[in-house]
Amino acid sequence: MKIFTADQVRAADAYTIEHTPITSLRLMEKAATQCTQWLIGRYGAGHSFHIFCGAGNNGGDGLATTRLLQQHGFEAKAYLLHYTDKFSADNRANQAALRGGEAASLIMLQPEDAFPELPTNAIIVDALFGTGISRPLEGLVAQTVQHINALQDQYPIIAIDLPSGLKADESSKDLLTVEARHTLSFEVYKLAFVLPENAARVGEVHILPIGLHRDYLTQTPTRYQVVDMEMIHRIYKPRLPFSHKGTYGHALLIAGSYGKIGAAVLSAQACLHAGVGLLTVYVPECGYNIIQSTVPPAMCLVDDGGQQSVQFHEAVTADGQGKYKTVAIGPGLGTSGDTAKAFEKLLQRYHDPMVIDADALNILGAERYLLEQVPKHSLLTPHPKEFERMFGPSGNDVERLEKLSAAAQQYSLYILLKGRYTAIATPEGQVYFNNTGNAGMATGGSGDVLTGLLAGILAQGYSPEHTMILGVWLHGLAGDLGAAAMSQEALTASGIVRFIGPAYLEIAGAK
Ligand SMILES: NC(=O)C1=CN([C@@H]2O[C@H](COP(=O)(O)OP(=O)(O)OC[C@H]3O[C@@H](n4cnc5c(N)ncnc54)[C@H](O)[C@@H]3O)[C@@H](O)[C@H]2O)[C@H](O)CC1
Ligand SMILES: [K+]
Repeated sequence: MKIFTADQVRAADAYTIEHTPITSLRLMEKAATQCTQWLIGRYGAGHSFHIFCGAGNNGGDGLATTRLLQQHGFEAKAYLLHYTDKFSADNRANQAALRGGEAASLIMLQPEDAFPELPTNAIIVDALFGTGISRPLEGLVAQTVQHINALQDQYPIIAIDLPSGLKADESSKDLLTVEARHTLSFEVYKLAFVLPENAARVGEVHILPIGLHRDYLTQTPTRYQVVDMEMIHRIYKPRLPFSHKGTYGHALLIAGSYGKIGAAVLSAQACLHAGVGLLTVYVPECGYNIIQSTVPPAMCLVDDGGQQSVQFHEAVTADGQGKYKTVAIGPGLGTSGDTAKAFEKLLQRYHDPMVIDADALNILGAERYLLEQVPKHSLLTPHPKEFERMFGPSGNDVERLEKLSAAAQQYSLYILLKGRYTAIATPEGQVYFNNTGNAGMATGGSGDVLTGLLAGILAQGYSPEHTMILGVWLHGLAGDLGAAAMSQEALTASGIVRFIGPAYLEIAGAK
């Protein structure tokens, strides 16, 4: 699903009005109808709705929603904030329509008025500002938003289109905004929804269709997209009936050190569950028995350098044309000087896209010049701390996203940045956001599982871009299925591995 900028949303609006027999007032009615249905479906009988409206079209949505809720027999009141007399035309039309209905359901709130008393069954709806926000909230609006936020533990707060005060395409880091439990937005995602700094502001996002013109939606190129099932279906390739293990590639996984062989085990298990044809795990001597007994389908190569591997570059032939379709390196590897030297030699020998994670990223962070030598189109999987070590700190999430995208373009790499919506930046400047996964996955070894999954998918012949999108999505879905079966708390990295299979089944089943 595409992420539109506020300008693109306005253009989609205008295009729809121009190319279909629909007026802007009618489009607002559709938006309000969708919000009304969502509110009734979610909260239903026994609740009263208190809708705080601004003077623009977001306020218009709120006024129309109030009227439609009343028409469905619900108690609903609109509080129109009187901070200006410049109401939009569609806002005025909806004020009139509401006045024509039940008396006392449209209340003008003046700057000197106290915040209204709300009954215990209240649902607060925020329709103050949407995409039209252009400056920080102040005066009556700021006071109202502060009041609303102070009530968030008592009443559900539902934002229409955007939590008021939040900018759709820029960082709102230090700004006052509504803190909603749910945000009901129209047709497409907005960048603000996927930024970690806005997690407490947007709550759960629900995208409601309002009939914006298909042509505009499909033909407008966007820099940002949210991965959805449709995209996953386009990427996923079912296995061929006449295939053999050679069809699905041979992966070399370089991982583990004394005390961290578990990272190699988890990665290896995930790689096998991803569907790789053959797997060789390269570990220091102390890992040999462990790998052979816990991951029997994998072969094992042993380094004789002691507690960390220091000769793994020799596992690939000097011209890099060896038997391995994919190399993944990093989980539990260690960062000793000799390990770092071996990594540098590996980069000199192996020129196909590889998967680089954990300690291998830390080596890159310490020896920045090595970034230039990483094979083009490799997959890097840092969490925010590792990212910062490599590319420096950022003032806010949008700045960090720019940094991520710039690095991916500069070094021709696929770099992801882990988070609730993991961002995947491509060498072409696109950024995909992943929408699967949950807080239960914030557990040791979860990243090692992702590395193995990516290696296993890449080895099967998927492109690096498709590997990133499919791998991160499967990882999150496996975590979601695991959490559903055993709770977020009890989910472990091994639990995520166990649910990779069911996650594949969901794609195959829905195809
Ligand atoms: N295609 C769609 O998605 C549709 C969206 N709809 C809704 O319309 C709003 C956008 O409406 P707009 O009138 O352009 O903007 P706002 O209501 O967000 O803001 C109104 C107005 O307020 C002024 N303003 C900006 N910042 C401040 C401030 N801090 N204090 C006071 N005033 C401020 C500025 O002049 C704005 O223009 C969208 O979000 C949807 O909710 C349609 O209803 C259906 C189609
Ligand atoms: K709003």
